[in-house]
Amino acid sequence: MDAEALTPLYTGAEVRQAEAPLLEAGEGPQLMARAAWGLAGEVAVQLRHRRGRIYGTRVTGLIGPGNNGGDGLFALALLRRRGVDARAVLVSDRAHDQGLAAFRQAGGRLTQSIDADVDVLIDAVIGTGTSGGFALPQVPGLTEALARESTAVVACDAPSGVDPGTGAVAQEVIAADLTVTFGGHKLGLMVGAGAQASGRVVVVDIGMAGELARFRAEAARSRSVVAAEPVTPAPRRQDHKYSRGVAHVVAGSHRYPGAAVLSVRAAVQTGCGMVTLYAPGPVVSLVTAAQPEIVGTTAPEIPPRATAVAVGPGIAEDPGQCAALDCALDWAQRTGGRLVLDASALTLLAERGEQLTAQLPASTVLTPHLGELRALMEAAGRKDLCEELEASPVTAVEDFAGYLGCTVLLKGASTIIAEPRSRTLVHRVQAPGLATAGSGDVLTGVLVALAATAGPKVPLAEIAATAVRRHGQAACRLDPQGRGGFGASALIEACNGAAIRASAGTFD
Ligand SMILES: NC(=O)C1=CN([C@@H]2O[C@H](COP(=O)(O)OP(=O)(O)OC[C@H]3O[C@@H](n4cnc5c(N)ncnc54)[C@H](OP(=O)(O)O)[C@@H]3O)[C@@H](O)[C@H]2O)[C@@H](O)CC1
Ligand SMILES: Nc1ncnc2c1ncn2[C@@H]1O[C@H](COP(=O)(O)OP(=O)(O)O)[C@@H](O)[C@H]1O
Repeated sequence: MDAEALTPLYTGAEVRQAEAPLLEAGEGPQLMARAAWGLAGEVAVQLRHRRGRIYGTRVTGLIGPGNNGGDGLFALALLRRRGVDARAVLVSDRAHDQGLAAFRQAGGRLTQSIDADVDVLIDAVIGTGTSGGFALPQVPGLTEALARESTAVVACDAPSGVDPGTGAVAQEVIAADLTVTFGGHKLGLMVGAGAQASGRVVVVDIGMAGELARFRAEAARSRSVVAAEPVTPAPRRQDHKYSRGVAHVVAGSHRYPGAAVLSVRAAVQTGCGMVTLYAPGPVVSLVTAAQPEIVGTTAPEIPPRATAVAVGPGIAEDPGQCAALDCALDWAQRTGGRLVLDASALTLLAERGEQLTAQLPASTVLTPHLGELRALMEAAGRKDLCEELEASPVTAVEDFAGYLGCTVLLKGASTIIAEPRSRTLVHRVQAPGLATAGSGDVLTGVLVALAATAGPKVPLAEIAATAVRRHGQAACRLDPQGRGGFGASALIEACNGAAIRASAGTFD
């Protein structure tokens, strides 16, 4: 596996714990200096991008009482030394002493309000020291600045109002265009409402990688951000079609024939030894016309050579397809083969109520969107987790995966993939055009092809993460401006050989 493929993910509390020994050793000022340097550098990039220069631009910082405010003040001092008109609004009656002294010494000005011509607003009110709940400080011009296109909002470490440990947001939040975060990726900036409020996220190394690595080695569960393609199963020289992997798809019905076309075509384009399809006769004919290399079957039993099976896209209430779900569950139970359950298969599972937990083999991955996940949690008798989904989406998905004993992949702008009791992977993408009918069917097709071809030792969560990343990258390639001008069919072509952009540390 590529060493950079999965980047560790921490809660704010974990970063604070990792920091503690460095602070005890008296290294706090150096850590803060590096944080401020990183923040000032990213603000300078914004200024150059927006104004074409740094000298003579205007940056105002909202400064809180703690070390987060200290980072902001030192960053403003650095910017002032580069000719920026740097101002600070102290939102509390306390401020970081040394930071304030450095800011003053550099020629920075304290102010009570935010002017209309400010180029960048730095939010350094609260970072990892948040104690929950947040109300916008009463600063004249703040609401206007937050709404103005010409003012970039840059959060220092975490947007104020976001819980860096969970992704939950307070009633009010300072939504950022860019968050410059220190030490490592923080979970709360990657998922849920916290991800929406964080904008693009850049991680600045402040010299605590060793402490974080030690901390991670001791953690019971590994949590990572998917930064690059985790697994790329490629055909070997000696492969033949059956050794390479056979993906079997159960999809499509009289009502939703297109779902079968999308998932099967995506599987074929992703690449595997063979794709087989179980569907009603007319659906098989339709799919064969679109993709002649597939092998159709009208018997619900899983073909003996299948190495991975996907059930669900568009199967609706078709009785044959429902029977195929049982065949697939039985097959995965007997063989340990990888099984992807999506869309209508999840609805059928939810109809089984609390029984559903007894029927899921460990080699299964469920791929619900938020609505489907809620329905599954309720059906399984875990309404408590529905409530947790908002407050702490990652732990809710992890707990549910542990409860079911199989992998759960929650789809959305941030995708959370949790394996029972071992690892969690998070993928965050700026591709709102993916919110289009059928794009989930495409994901299922990509995933089942990768599951069919990946070696037996590759964890299912990593295969799923690869599929999610390809899907997201395909959308970004098709639609770099995020205008949403594409449909799910176009996504299939773009998934094929999607360029893998190494983006360690940044999320557009
Ligand atoms: N440790 C280090 O050396 C390094 C730390 N670093 C930086 O420090 C940050 C952590 O600093 P921190 O621990 O001082 O906490 P911080 O985020 O500034 O906030 C605490 C203050 O905010 C307030 N407050 C809290 N909740 C609130 C709420 N809901 N609504 C309103 N106010 C609220 C609370 O004030 P109080 O209510 O007590 O008056 C408290 O005093 C971290 O994110 C990173 O940026 C880096 O420089 C690297 C080195
Ligand atoms: N706003 C968004 N930003 C990024 N990705 C999204 C967004 N909304 C949906 N997606 C992705 O698009 C896909 C939609 O899947 P799904 O809801 O099952 O659609 P369908 O059932 O129509 O195929 C998922 O992969 C999901 O992660």
